[in-house]
Amino acid sequence: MDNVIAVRQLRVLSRDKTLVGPVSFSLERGSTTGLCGPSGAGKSTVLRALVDLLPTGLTRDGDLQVLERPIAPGKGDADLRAKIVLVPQTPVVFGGSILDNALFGLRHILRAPREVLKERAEQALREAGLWKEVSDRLDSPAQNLSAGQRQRLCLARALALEPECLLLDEPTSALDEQSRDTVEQSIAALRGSRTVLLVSHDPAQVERLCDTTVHLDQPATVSPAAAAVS
Ligand SMILES: Nc1ncnc2c1ncn2[C@@H]1O[C@H](COP(=O)(O)OP(=O)(O)OP(=O)(O)O)[C@@H](O)[C@H]1O
Repeated sequence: MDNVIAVRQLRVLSRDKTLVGPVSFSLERGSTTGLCGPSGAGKSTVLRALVDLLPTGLTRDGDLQVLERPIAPGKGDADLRAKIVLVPQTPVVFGGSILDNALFGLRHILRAPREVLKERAEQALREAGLWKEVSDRLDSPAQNLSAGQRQRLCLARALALEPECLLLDEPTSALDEQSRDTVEQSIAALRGSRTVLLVSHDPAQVERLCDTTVHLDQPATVSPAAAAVS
């Protein structure tokens, strides 16, 4: 089985108190997995634990393997940050142009050579379904984009890193139906080429986009479909 991420008995703790988990699941390469559960179950916290970006005061235990490499808590490096990329629920758009935003990770995390930047940005903006809308105004301020366009710009910024895995935290929760459909089309197009873990409160969306589902509640459990890929 070709797993990009494998998690065993992952828990997130605040001092000695278990806040989230334990949860176990695997993400098969190219699959889209839904991460579901009630508000407060710990979906966002699990995503943050996977990229070693827990808030101060929280720690994790259990096993995390990325591409069959064990990652100890606090040992995530730049390499890991480029392989597993978290796109937060609220799109963070930096000051500067659309192109600057699309290139941010390439410049500051991967330190990619200048000659490849434009090409990688275009490819990522196409993959995120935004290219047609912005190709004639790449130098315009990104702050002027609509909410749906911002969401796709953040997706493009993540995709520009050519990550193994994308962690998407409720990517359509703040969008109208039309923007939601556009973002969903972009996510659907990733199936097979990217591994995606998608937090969603919308069962219909999970049904539309996901191959399998991980359920988080108290205590965390995994659906039979998700267990099948573990
Ligand atoms: N920095 C923190 N310190 C202490 N507890 C925290 C911290 N961050 C989150 N929590 C707690 O961890 C639990 C999980 O929160 P989290 O935001 O991951 O849930 P969620 O499933 O994503 O919720 P929602 O669906 O509402 O976004 C909650 O009980 C929350 O209060």
